[in-house]
Amino acid sequence: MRPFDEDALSAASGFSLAEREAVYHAIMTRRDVRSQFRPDPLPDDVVQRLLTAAHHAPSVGFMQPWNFILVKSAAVRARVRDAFASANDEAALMFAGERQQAYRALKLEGIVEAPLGICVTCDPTRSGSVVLGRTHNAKMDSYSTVCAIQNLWLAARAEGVGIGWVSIFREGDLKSILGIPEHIEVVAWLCAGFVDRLYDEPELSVKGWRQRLPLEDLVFHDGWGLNT
Ligand SMILES: Cc1cc2c(cc1C)N(C[C@H](O)[C@H](O)[C@H](O)COP(=O)(O)O)c1[nH]c(=O)[nH]c(=O)c1N2
Repeated sequence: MRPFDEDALSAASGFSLAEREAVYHAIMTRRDVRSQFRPDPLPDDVVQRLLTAAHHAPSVGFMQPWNFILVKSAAVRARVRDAFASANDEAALMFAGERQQAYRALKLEGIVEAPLGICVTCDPTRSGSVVLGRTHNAKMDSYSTVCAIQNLWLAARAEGVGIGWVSIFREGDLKSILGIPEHIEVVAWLCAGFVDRLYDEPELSVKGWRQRLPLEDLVFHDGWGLNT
């Protein structure tokens, strides 16, 4: 088998060239969405497909530690937006001078504008206290939940649904608004709604906050710092 033979590659992967390109297209054009949400509600079948994609993520010891709290209520989303605003005031103060001005000019959430909020949580007790693969690193259940979020985010891209991850909260505020038990970890608040267009590049990059790093600076060979 020649290494880049198209037919052999398709046969080996089970993906046609068009299907392979579609995977990369979703990855490269996925964006974090803050302000371009359309107000029309997401159909239940679309939401179900996104959640099914999330639920097929890898998880440590096949723990599946996630839950998804679907928040359509405008009143609840308004309370969540207020919790964001309070935390965001604190966050802004942590940047100095012009950087603080620039921070305050960024729109960092679409909690009220997006018709659906999805709070994604992680239950560290989901499969008992000793978990295959988590014995030496307790964070593995959170990492698994993040894999579910990324699956959802990519599926959403293909469905024309924008997702915005908002993390500027005191966790206790979200827990109290949503009645989340103490032992459950809040991993993400996702704003979800249809979008007509997306930025070609990360919005933070377009707005001059921070640029994508060169990949070659981040790849080492056979040891830390060895990149030649
Ligand atoms: C864990 C985590 C947490 C957050 C984010 C992402 C992730 C992975 N991002 C989105 C983030 O800014 C964005 O992904 C990067 O700027 C890259 O842009 P694209 O996602 O490629 O559009 C994000 N964005 C935002 O406006 N408010 C936020 O609170 C957060 N929080």
